[in-house]
Order: sequence, then structure tokens, then C-alpha cells
Amino acid sequence: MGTALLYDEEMTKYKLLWVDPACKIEVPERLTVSYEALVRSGLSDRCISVPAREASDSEILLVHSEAYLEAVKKTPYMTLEDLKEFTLQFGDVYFHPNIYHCAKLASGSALQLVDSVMTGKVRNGIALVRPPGHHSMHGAANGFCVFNNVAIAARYAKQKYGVKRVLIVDWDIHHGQGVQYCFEDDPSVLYFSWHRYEHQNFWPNLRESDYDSVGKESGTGFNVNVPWNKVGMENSDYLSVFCHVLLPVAYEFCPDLVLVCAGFDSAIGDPEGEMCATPDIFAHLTHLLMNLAGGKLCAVLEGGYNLTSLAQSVCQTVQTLLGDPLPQLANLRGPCKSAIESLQCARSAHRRYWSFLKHAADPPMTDISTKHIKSTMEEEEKREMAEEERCTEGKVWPEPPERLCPPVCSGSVLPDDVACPDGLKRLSSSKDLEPLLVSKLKNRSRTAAVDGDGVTTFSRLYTLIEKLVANEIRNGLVLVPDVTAAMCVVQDLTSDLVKRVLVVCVGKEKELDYVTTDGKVLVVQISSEDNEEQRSKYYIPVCLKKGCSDTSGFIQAVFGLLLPLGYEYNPDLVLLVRMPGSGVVDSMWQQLIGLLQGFAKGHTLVLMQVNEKASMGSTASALLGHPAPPLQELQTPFPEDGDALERLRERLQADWKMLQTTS
Ligand SMILES: CC(O)(O)NCCCCNCCCN
Ligand SMILES: [Zn+2]
Repeated sequence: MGTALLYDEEMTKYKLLWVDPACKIEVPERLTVSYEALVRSGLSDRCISVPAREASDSEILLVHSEAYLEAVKKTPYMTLEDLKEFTLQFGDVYFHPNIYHCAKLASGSALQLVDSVMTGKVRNGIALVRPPGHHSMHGAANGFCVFNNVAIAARYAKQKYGVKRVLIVDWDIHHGQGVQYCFEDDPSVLYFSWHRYEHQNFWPNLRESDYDSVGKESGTGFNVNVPWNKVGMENSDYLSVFCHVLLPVAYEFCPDLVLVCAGFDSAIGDPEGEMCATPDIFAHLTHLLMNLAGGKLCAVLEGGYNLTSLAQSVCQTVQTLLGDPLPQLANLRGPCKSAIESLQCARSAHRRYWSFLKHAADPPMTDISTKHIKSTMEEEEKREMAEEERCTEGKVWPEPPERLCPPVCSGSVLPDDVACPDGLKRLSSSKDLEPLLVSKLKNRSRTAAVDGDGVTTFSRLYTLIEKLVANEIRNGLVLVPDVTAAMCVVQDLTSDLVKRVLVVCVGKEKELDYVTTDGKVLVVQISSEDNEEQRSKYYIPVCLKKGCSDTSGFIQAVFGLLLPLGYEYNPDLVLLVRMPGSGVVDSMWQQLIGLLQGFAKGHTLVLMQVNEKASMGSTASALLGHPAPPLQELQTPFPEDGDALERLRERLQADWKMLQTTS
């Protein structure tokens, strides 16, 4: 299924008609540069174009008051003076004779997107709209917003399609207070927002934008705010918050639909955000949400005022919605101190509402002596200033790397008597291995254990790995008689082909005899084994008391440990090994494959044992990019597992900065 793209140039036909410094950045060109970038890159042709439409009165009244709607209805007939007068009652917003029409188109576009996704016409999509929506409230326009496009879409989805749970992710750099007010007492809509806050010194300067606004009444726990108290936040900060706050909660919430308030003023170069995250971060943020709700994701444009980073960020988002390989994110060095504090505050504010956050630490000691704060602040300010110079002064960043789609998506190496799953390309032809390699394999005591001469399988495997590295194939599935033997051989085969291999080992096995210490391999093993004594920087055993069949524990290990580690390690190949008898649940297995595609440009090699070929179909489906089925009701992870994971993280965070969640 495809990706919907909604755009109508009518929404470019309104602009600021008088002098107002607060509003001058909200220009029609925001839409035209975004759309033209999609056209120029060929991405728009790959999308399914869906027409915009005007939202009806009743749809607008799902969120707004009749009085407000009636007032806005009058604006097309107002004189310039009347428009100015009318605007004065609201904050940081302007009106125009055509803005009511455009606001109906913007909301209607979001509804068209919901229709396209909910009827299965498309898998996901994006609506390029203006005016934006997330600041507008029941009875007021605000922050360039007239109607709350995403809030209306959420109510519409529930009413028309009986959607039970809607997740709204707001990655715009401003707090969508309009959305928060709309759903703060509603447990069926989980609103997540990060936003520049600077201890309430940044617009809209609201006390209720802080992390302790967790929702109210029956909606308590369903509002998650992550305030950024400093500018200059980078990719690491954003990914840390996704891994350690949003994703565990989102997976526990198990939404039927994901709506994104896709504001790109959180990208580098934006005058409002003054952050340093690069446009390719949105490829990953989008990807990390795409296995929720069976892939049903609707992104609606909010802010974004640097026309260069806006256009790049929109392209990165659309390319991921289309299923293209993700760009590798280099040198992620972990969240900064301020981000860790925000993260820790948000986690501790929500630990009583979300079982995945139950073991979160206490909030940071913010009441330390003012003297200490003063000195820390001074030295911290100096460092931040240096950082800001580095980041905003230049306002230059590299063009996001090209994300080429390999000609073949998934290859397979299978025993001759095993049928190849649909969609996979079987590698049969295999060039002869170099004699040196053959002897190396031969002297590996266990190679012969793999099959007859073993060399046939491994020459095919070698060919597959070569094609992955050459980006001729994106990922692969390998079925062997003995995965343990095969693991070692893959290690030999890859050692001179790739710099870093992330090995994810699901389930326990006799012994891992090739744990390297040179960093060329990072092994994360999730099993019921407690191999604590063997742990090292590059061999990380995660013990789940009830083993891999405990999906709650598994998913907690994936978000709390595996993903942050993977981002920091930045592998060139991911080897996912499914040990026989691991007990991993198929939907979890597919989620894991989907999530791991975010690394190494999607070069994932799945190694399974022949006697597990019953799972080949679901494995192939995940490798081909089909969204994983939602995980069923997740019960609370076992306390000992939660504790163990926190302790493991604390011990590892000296070596792995992306694991930090406490200051
Ligand atoms: C959709 C949105 O979230 O991007 N709207 C942002 C509104 C910002 C209002 N303040 C502007 C002050 C000018 N420096
Ligand atoms: Zn914004």
C-alpha cells in the first residue's frame, strides 16, 4: 500500500497584510518550497495524490465553539482595518480574507488523510497545509493557527471509524497547547509533545507546558510533555526521548491510529527552535512510529520556518513513509545534561501511569543550593554558548545523504528443499569462495555441521553479504541447520567486509565463543540466561526472567537498551539471530525486524534454524517492509526485569552515552 500526499496551492493564497514581527515568518513559500522539493526529488510522483477538501461546519465544531466559527466566518468580508481589529483578540496570529477558506482546506486535508488511511486506500500519508493547527483552541486562534487540524482529525477518526485509541506525536518545537487542552481529560487520545520551554521563558510561556502536566481526571497519564530548557538540542537528544519516553508509552498505549503534528521548526537552522537536529532525524522519528497501529500514520504539517531545512525535513519524512532505507546517523554522543534532566523529569512524572516507566528514577535533585546552581549554571552557560556558536552561528549543515533503494529488497539463502517465501529472491548462484576463506571455514570445527560440505551454503551467504554491503540487496533471510555454527562463520565472512556488525541474539545458546573486544562486533543477547559475568562493553546480555516469550520485558529491553545502543554504535550490518526455542512471539519478532531496519541502511541479515521455518513467512513479511502487527495487550513487565534493566543501564552508561536517563 502506498503513501498519500495532500497539497493544494490554494493554501498558499493568504499572507500577512500588515507589519507584525511575530508573524512575518509564516509565509506562503513554506508550502511551495516543501512541495517543490518533493516534486524535484521525484518523491511526489511516488505518492498517491489525494485532493484537499474543505472541512464542514460540523467537522470544525468537533473541536471549536459555534461562536468562534461564526466569528471566523465573517473574516472574508472584513476590511483590512477590521481584520487587524479582529486579530488583536488573539495571540501571535494574523487573519486574511482568504485564511478562513485555507483553514477549512487545512482541516479538510487532515480528514482526507484519515479517510485514505482508515479505508485502507493507503498505508500512511502526509498533508502539507497552512494555516497550521496545534495552537488553536476551542474558542480562539493562536500561534498562526485557526482550526486545530490534528485535533479535529482525531475526533473525526473516533467518530467515523470507531477508532479506540489515537496517539498524537507533536514534534514541532512549540507546545501544541490547543491539542493538550482538547484531550487532557480523554484517555482515548495520548498526546505527546516536546517543545522549547527554557523554564517557561519561551513562547507560549505556559506553566502547563511543563513535564508535570500529565493530563487530568480520566485522562491522567495521557498527556506527555518534554520541555527543552536549552536550545541547541541535537539528534541524540531527540532519539533519547523517543527511546526512553515516547516509545515505551506508545507501545503500551497500543494505538489504532497515529497522528503526527509534523512541525519542522525543531530542525537545525530554524529561527524559532534554534535547535541543532539535522533534517535526516525526521527519517528516524517517522520510522520509529511506523510499526505502531499497523503502520496507520497521518502526518500533518505544523511549523517550520527555515525554508531550506523545512524542505529537506519534509523530503526525509516522505521518503521514510514510502519505505526507503534510512540514512545512517553518525556520531550520536548521547543526550546533553539538560536533555537528561528533561527526560528524567518526564519519566518520573509518568512512572505511576505507565508500567514501562515504573522503574524510572526519581526526578533530578533540582533543589540543590543556589550557589552550586549558580556556579554550575555559569560553567554550563559558557559551554552552551560555545556549543551554540558552533551550531547556530554557521547555520550550515550537510545535505542529507542520498537514500538509494537497492534493486532487490530481500534475498534468501535456504536449503534446497525449502521453498522460498513470496517476495524474497533466492540466492542460488554463488561464486566459489577464495581458497583461503574455504580453508578458514574448514578449520572452523563447526562449519561442516552446517550442511554437507557447508561451503555451498557459506559461499551463497558470502555472496548475500557482499550484495548487502554493495547495496544491491537491502536485507536477507538465511536458514541453516545450526545457527550457532553459522553465527561464527558470518563473523568470519563479514570481518573484512564491514566495519561494525551489530549482532542481536534472541534466545539463549550454548556459548558465544566469538565475543570480540575490538569493537568490530557488538553483541546484544536477549534471553533467559543471566550471563552477567561475561558482560563486557561489546557483549551485553539482557536477562528476562521469563525469557523472550515475555513480550513486555522484551519490548522494554528493545527501547531501553537495544535501540539506544544501536544508534550509538551505528553498525554497517545488523545480524539478527533467532536461537531455536527462544519462544519469541511472532508479532514481537516482526516488530524487532521492523525497528532494526533503522540501522545500517536497512542491511539486516536474519539467521534462523531450519526447524523454525514456520516463522519464515512473518520474517519475510517484516523484511519486505510490511508493518508489523500491533503487539497484543502488554502486561506489566516483571519487576525483577525492570530493575535489572535499570541496573544494567546504569552500569553501561559510562561506556554508552545513549543509555543515560538520569543526571
Ligand atoms: C505552528 C507553530 O507551532 O510553529 N506556530 C508557532 C507560533 C510562534 C509564535 N511566536 C512567534 C514569535 C516570533 N519570534
Ligand atoms: Zn512550531
